[in-house]
Amino acid sequence: MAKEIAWNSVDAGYGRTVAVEGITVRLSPGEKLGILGRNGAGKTTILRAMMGDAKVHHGTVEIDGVDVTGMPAYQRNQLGVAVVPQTRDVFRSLTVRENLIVASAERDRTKLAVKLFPRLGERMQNLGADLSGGEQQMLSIARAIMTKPDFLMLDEPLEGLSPTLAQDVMKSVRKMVEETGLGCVLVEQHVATVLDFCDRALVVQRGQMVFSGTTDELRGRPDVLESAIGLSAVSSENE
Ligand SMILES: Nc1ncnc2c1ncn2[C@@H]1O[C@H](COP(=O)(O)OP(=O)(O)OP(=O)(O)O)[C@@H](O)[C@H]1O
Repeated sequence: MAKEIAWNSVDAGYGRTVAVEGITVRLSPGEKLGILGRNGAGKTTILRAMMGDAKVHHGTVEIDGVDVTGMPAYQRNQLGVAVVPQTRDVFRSLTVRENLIVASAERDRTKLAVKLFPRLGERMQNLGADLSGGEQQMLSIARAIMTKPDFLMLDEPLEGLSPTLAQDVMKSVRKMVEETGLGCVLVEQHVATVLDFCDRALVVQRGQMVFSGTTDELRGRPDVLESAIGLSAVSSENE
C-alpha cells in the first residue's frame, strides 16, 4: 500500500515548455487535497507530472518514498495511484458491466462500484455511449477505483454537469473516500466544492504555487481567492 505521494520542488511541462514551477506538496492516505486555479494555471500538469504524462524538468515525484520521476507511466499505475482524467475514461462500445470488469483487479470489486454509485447498478447492461454525462463521470471514477488504488486523482470531475448531478457525484466520491480510506487529489475550479470536501488546498496561478495550506486557512485568505481564482467565482458560488 502506498503510504504517501509527494511532489518535491517540481518544475514540469511539455517539451521545452515549463507549465508549473516549484510545486511542493505531500499527501498521506485518507487526506483530501484540492488544487485550485484558473483555466490554464497548471492544475492538470501537476497531476500529469505524478503520472509520468508531463515532463519533469526539475525536482522529483515520489510514491511511497520511491523516486518515480524517471519511471515509465504504465509502471506507476501499478504503484497504487490512479487518475480520472478530464476526458472521461469510458469505453463507449462496452456495457457498464464490461467497462467495470475490464478495469477490475478482482471480480467482486464491481460490487463496490454499484454500492458507491447505485445509478450504475441500474445501467449495468447499457453501453458507455448511451450514458448521460453524469453517469459517464460516475463510471469513469468507478473504473479508476477497480484497480484498488491508495490515491485517486480527479481532474475536474464536475465539469459540464448540472448542479444536481454534480452534487450526486460529490456525494458518491465522499462515500468512496470514507469507505475505502483513499487519499484524494481533486482538481477543481469551484472553490466551494474544494472548501467543503478537502482538508488542504493548493492554489496555482500562472504555473506558480501561490497558496498551500488547510482549507480553513484558505477561507481566511480572500486575497488569494480573489487574485488566483477570481472574485466572481467565489461570490457566484456563495449566492
Ligand atoms: N500537451 C500539451 N502540450 C503543450 N502545452 C500544454 C499541453 N497541455 C497543457 N499545456 C499548457 O500548459 C499550461 C497549463 O495547462 P494545464 O492543462 O495544466 O492547466 P489547467 O489549470 O489544468 O487548465 P484547465 O482548467 O483549463 O484544464 C497551459 O498554458 C497549457 O496551454
